[in-house]
Amino acid sequence: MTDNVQRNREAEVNLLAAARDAQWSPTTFLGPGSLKLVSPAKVNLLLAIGAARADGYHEARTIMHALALHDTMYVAASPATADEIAAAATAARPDAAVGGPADNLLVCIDLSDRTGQDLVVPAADNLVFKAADALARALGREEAQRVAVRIEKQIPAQGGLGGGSSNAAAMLVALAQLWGVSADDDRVVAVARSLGADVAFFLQGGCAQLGGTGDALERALVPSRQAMVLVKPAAGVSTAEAYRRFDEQPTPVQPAVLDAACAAADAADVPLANNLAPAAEALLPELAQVRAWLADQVGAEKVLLCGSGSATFALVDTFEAASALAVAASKQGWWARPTSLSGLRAAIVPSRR
Ligand SMILES: C[C@@](CO)(OP(=O)(O)O)[C@H](O)COP(=O)(O)OP(=O)(O)OC[C@H]1O[C@@H](n2ccc(N)nc2=O)[C@H](O)[C@@H]1O
Ligand SMILES: Nc1ncnc2c1ncn2[C@@H]1O[C@H](COP(=O)(O)OP(=O)(O)O)[C@@H](O)[C@H]1O
Repeated sequence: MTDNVQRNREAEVNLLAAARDAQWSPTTFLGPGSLKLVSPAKVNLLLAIGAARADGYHEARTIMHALALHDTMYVAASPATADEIAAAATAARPDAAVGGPADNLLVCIDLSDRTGQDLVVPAADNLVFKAADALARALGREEAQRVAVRIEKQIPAQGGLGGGSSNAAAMLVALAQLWGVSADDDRVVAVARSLGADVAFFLQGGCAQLGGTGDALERALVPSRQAMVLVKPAAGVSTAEAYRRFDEQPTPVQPAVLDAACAAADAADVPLANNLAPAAEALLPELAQVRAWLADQVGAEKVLLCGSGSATFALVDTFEAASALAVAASKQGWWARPTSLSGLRAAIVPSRR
């Protein structure tokens, strides 16, 4: 095949994908009765990493706050045959993975990235699949089923915004509903905690303080609605690498700041701090540039790295001010979005029918 023919074939495929994406609707592609879910991003108003434990994880005290920025997900379940599941397993499709206690669960994932990153995650690596597999095992569900999932991403990956963890929590909420268990069921919460430190937070949402490794809910705070701008350079930061770098020079959050944060009843009273930020800046020096640029902007005094990065947020007075800053940050070549703190959690959007 000549290069031109190859290029034309790829363009055809891309055009088909683009046309499909533009025309996508839950009823046409998933059938009637699919669940629609909101899957919000988070920021850490406080991130106080402590010592590394024997299992490699670190003690972490954190105050997380949900954002209005969110991914949208659709989930539908239907009966499957053992043959259909076995055929999907042997075909090794990148958009499908088989799990469950008796290899009985076929999960098909359609990921549409609207952040400009063109994120590609093989279904077997997607946290949404891992959530379905782990919950089916925890509940001992051996029924042959096909679960189709559509993820429309507005939250950039590797931003420290918890997008993957939030998607996993939304999947748990959807499956809890479809499989007839409460989303508060201890088994659902245990699965959430086993999937990643941030996942349990998204079941609760709003603003919450967490301890342990950052996975154990300690208390809820009154959420805020304050506007903010998010700014992220193209490169991401690996969470595991940021923790490794932190260990080279672990510096605790000042005790007075930690005490004030732990005493705050309202999100608005939490002093901002993140002792993982120096490690992330060492891994990606552009983060220091983003921080300095934001701190220089009028009205953006409170600036902090989101978790392990690579997004940074600045609190501002109004959504209009956040929008203006997002436009200015985009001109620097960075991804930027105006948004606000919110009381959202991973949840089913009630249907209007
Ligand atoms: C830093 C934080 C702040 O909220 O999140 P992000 O900024 O990545 O979203 C969290 O601590 C991340 O939580 P999460 O993203 O769920 O991390 P996990 O998947 O559980 O862990 C990824 C890797 O980070 C390291 N890790 C994570 C949490 C922790 N308390 N100690 C660690 O050492 C481990 O090396 C682990 O293998
Ligand atoms: N549903 C998902 N959405 C985004 N990323 C996912 C998902 N499932 C697995 N991942 C993987 O997790 C990585 C980190 O994603 P994300 O949770 O967005 O970042 P962060 O830990 O910085 O908050 C991605 O680069 C991707 O490889």
